[in-house]
Amino acid sequence: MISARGLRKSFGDFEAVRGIDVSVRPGVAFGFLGPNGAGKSSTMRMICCVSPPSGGELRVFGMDPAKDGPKIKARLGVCPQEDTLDVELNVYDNLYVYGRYFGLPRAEVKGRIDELLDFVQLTDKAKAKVDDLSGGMKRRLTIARSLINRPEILVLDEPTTGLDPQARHVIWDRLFRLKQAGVTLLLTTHYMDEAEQLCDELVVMDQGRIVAHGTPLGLIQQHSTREVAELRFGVGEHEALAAKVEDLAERIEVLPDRLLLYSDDGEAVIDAVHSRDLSPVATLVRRSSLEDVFLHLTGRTLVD
Ligand SMILES: Nc1ncnc2c1ncn2[C@@H]1O[C@H](COP(=O)(O)OP(=O)(O)OP(=O)(O)O)[C@@H](O)[C@H]1O
Repeated sequence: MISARGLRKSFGDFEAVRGIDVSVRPGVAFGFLGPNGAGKSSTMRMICCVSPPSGGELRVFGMDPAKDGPKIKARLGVCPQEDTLDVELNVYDNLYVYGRYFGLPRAEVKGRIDELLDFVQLTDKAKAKVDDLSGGMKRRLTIARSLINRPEILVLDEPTTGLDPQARHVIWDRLFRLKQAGVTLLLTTHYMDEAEQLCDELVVMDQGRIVAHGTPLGLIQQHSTREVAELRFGVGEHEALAAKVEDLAERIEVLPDRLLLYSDDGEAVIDAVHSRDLSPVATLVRRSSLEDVFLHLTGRTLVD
């Protein structure tokens, strides 16, 4: 569906995307995970034919965005990061205008809108003003709008940023259904739980480069241990205490507010810490996550 080789994007002297290779197969949910400024949106904008590449090769549906932008766009759905709904129009009319813009006949667009409102659970809000919708409803309406032309690929830039946990789960559920219906999903996120929940395959991006590629579980297995023991000591003590516990784990990360000790048996690590008469303020054992993968690969956390 999408293939990029050595894809680059520069803004003046600044290289936002520094030669990435990506290949997206039909029907997968493919994620770009990375912190703000990693180059995810710049990559999406090239794929969506709104920003020309500065170098490398890009094909979408086998076509070149520089030559066949309109043909590609007709088969894509785009759900941008920023809210671009028309606040002058109600929910129904936002979809109607978009459907007509895509050239759908009047009779067809009405049926399609009913279908989409039902899909995003906004049928009872059809006449509501956009301003009266919650953040989650607005995002669902944007997703409905992006589906009006029955796209083969749906591109979602940070689909749940700024939403509360319940609203995020509703969106994940809808996206999961789209995936089941065979739509290829391409999404950017800086939420590791979102990447773990939704993506079959993902690339981890940092500073314009791809630093890892695989399935969520595969990346965790490859780049982390099974468990992580988190230790919190007093403010400012972590650096000094790291030297006293680092031999207890396969790997250690020192964060300003905690130590992360990587091993396959977190409880055993905590027991060993206590047996050394060190008294953490709090301890926690958890499974390794994509956040740990990112920290291992870049030395930084995904949190803004
Ligand atoms: N039009 C532009 N002009 C100059 N610099 C830009 C432009 N667009 C993006 N950048 C820069 O390119 C880098 C990558 O930005 P991009 O938006 O692609 O990152 P991102 O991973 O999507 O992050 P975010 O989640 O914040 O959107 C950033 O440093 C950004 O400031």
